[in-house]
Amino acid sequence: MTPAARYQVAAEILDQVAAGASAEQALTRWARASRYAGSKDRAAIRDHVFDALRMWRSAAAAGGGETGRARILGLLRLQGVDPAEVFTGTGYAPPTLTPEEAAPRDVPEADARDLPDWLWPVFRDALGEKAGPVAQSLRSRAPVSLRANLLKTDRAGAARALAAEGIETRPNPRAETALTVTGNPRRVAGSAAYRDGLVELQDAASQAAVAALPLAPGMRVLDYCAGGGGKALAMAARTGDAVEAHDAAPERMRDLPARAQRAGADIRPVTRPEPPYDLVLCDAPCSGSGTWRRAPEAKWRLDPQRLEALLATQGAILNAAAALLAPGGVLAYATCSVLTPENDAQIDAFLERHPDFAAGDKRLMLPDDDGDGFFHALLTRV
Ligand SMILES: C[S@@+](CC[C@H](N)C(=O)[O-])C[C@H]1O[C@@H](n2cnc3c(N)ncnc32)[C@H](O)[C@@H]1O
Repeated sequence: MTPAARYQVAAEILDQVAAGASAEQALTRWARASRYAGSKDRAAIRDHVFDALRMWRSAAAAGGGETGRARILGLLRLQGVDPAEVFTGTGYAPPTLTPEEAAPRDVPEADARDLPDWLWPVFRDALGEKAGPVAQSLRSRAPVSLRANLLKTDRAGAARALAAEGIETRPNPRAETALTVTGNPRRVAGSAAYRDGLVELQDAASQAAVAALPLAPGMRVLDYCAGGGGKALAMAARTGDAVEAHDAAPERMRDLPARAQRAGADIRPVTRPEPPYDLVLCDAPCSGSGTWRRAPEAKWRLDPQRLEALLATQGAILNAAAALLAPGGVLAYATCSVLTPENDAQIDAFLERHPDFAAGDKRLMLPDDDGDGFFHALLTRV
């Protein structure tokens, strides 16, 4: 496929997304029906689609319309690419621009933030003068981060193994286990280093949150919202001990046994946690606002009602987890959100409801070149 033809396909997929399809589903459907497309074509189209999803509003404003075609036009303008190089009308490229389309457009400030209008005040309340820069950072691609699995190697060993397979990395300052992939990120999933459990794909912010947990050998540890098990595996790698894994939707843990085996970690799925635990991690369901570079559709799908429902779930999870702790035990709360109602306000409300808990360290990380936005806080049962 020519580069221009890839943009044409991306425009068609964006139309499907605007009509309600998920981007992943639309991309998969297209790939299945288009056997002529190679892996580089698929990767480039995916990149165009996700770039446009991150800049959904500003791309529409810069392109003068809500269609996939207009958004691709706007995206090219925002990226400083001459649209005439893509809208050539030859072969499978997009048809040439009409005079109206060819006229440049201003992008109003509200569109340039690429946030839903209702969310901007929530962002400003949470982040103050950093709200604008954080909104801007969510418009670009996220770094690819890996965790060196301490059960099998260390960061330098993992970097060497990856380099031998042509995957370049740099140490990531957010955590001692973290590497940022700087060359050939698409090779990671097929690499021997990944297959042999030397590295896991995990954002550096999540690694930093696990590094901050007061884990010690012999503790009974529960990952209460384990999902795919990223944090459970990271906790097990820190101590070498067993970690129990629970999730309200146990099917979300289905890949965990295979991941644990690859990592050499002792993860024990539980349907009903048996207290008392020394540490319970609640990596709660959240808006995901710190990770919208990776999952940009979530940014546009979130609405006030959905945020309210998430806040209620987070409070209920904290209450349930509190009852599982031994005296002196630590409740660790984490979200991949940068919004105050999901973070500090949730902790304050919990402490009011539970005077038998004391506040410990907490930290808000913002999305940047090293990792996602992430919040974590420690609460000790006194
Ligand atoms: C942010 S994800 C967890 C990600 C996971 N810890 C990781 O590192 O890969 C949140 C998880 O909480 C689970 N969950 C939602 N409501 C829950 C509840 N009431 N109790 C326990 N888990 C819940 C969801 O099914 C989801 O898997």
